[in-house]
Amino acid sequence: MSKLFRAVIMGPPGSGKGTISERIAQSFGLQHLSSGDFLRENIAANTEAGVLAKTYIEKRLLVPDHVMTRLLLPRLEEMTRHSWILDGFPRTLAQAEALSRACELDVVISLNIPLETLKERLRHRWIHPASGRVYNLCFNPPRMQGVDDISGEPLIQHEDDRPEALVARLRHYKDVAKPVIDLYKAKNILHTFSDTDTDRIWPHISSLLNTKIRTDQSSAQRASTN
Ligand SMILES: Nc1nc2c(ncn2[C@@H]2O[C@H](COP(=O)(O)OP(=O)(O)O)[C@@H](O)[C@H]2O)c(=O)[nH]1
Ligand SMILES: Nc1ncnc2c1ncn2[C@@H]1O[C@H](COP(=O)(O)OP(=O)(O)O)[C@@H](O)[C@H]1O
Repeated sequence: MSKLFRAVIMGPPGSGKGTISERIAQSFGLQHLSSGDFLRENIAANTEAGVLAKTYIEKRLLVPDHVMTRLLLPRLEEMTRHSWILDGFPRTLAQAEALSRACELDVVISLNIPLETLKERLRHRWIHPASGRVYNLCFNPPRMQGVDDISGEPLIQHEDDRPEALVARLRHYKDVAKPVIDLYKAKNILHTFSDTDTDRIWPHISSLLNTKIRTDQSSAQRASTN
């Protein structure tokens, strides 16, 4: 049996975590787990944690660590037979430490995108709030302007995707993410990618994963034949 592969993708809002995770899921067969999507599912299903999380998300605050770990870790435990890429978790050092106790990561991808690029992308980001589907008027526009492709419902823009709010959000992201990045750097599993375009970053991520996943699988095979 091939070895399971565990990856995390980190980066500020608008850095392309969702977009790149989807490509990884399609190209490498990893399950894409997004903390934001998972929270939205819990909110829609009115679970206890969902109701609690909603109060924070509405105020544009991070959901407390104990709520996040109580939600996410059991979900990961259900995935013991799958390879996955985790997007949006961990966001804080406490979450990263809880994740380390639950499983061993193979790779952490960190996206380092210039501020001006993030501002520009988020200015053009439109979302379908019920599903979390994300569009960009330049990069992946909806088929009909202002309307979700699947449901036909209207798209909205987040107040905090406005350039003025973004600078504060990014500063907050950096403060909270720094110790997490340092932790993964110290573990030697951090890979940082810097560019303005997802399409230019993608070939590097793809070749990294090709190397890691192939190497791991062939050493697992060697171990099983010895
Ligand atoms: N113009 C442009 N937009 C991009 C690129 N990559 C992603 N996007 C868009 O930028 C926005 C943020 O990307 P997303 O994957 O949601 O980022 P996340 O917040 O890190 O998950 C979305 O509207 C994407 O469609 C890119 O290379 N160029
Ligand atoms: N790991 C996490 N820790 C705390 N809060 C989280 C986490 N992941 C998601 N959230 C909450 O859910 C919201 C939506 O998450 P997400 O879809 O990743 O959007 P964004 O990248 O724009 O913050 C966040 O703004 C935050 O309130």
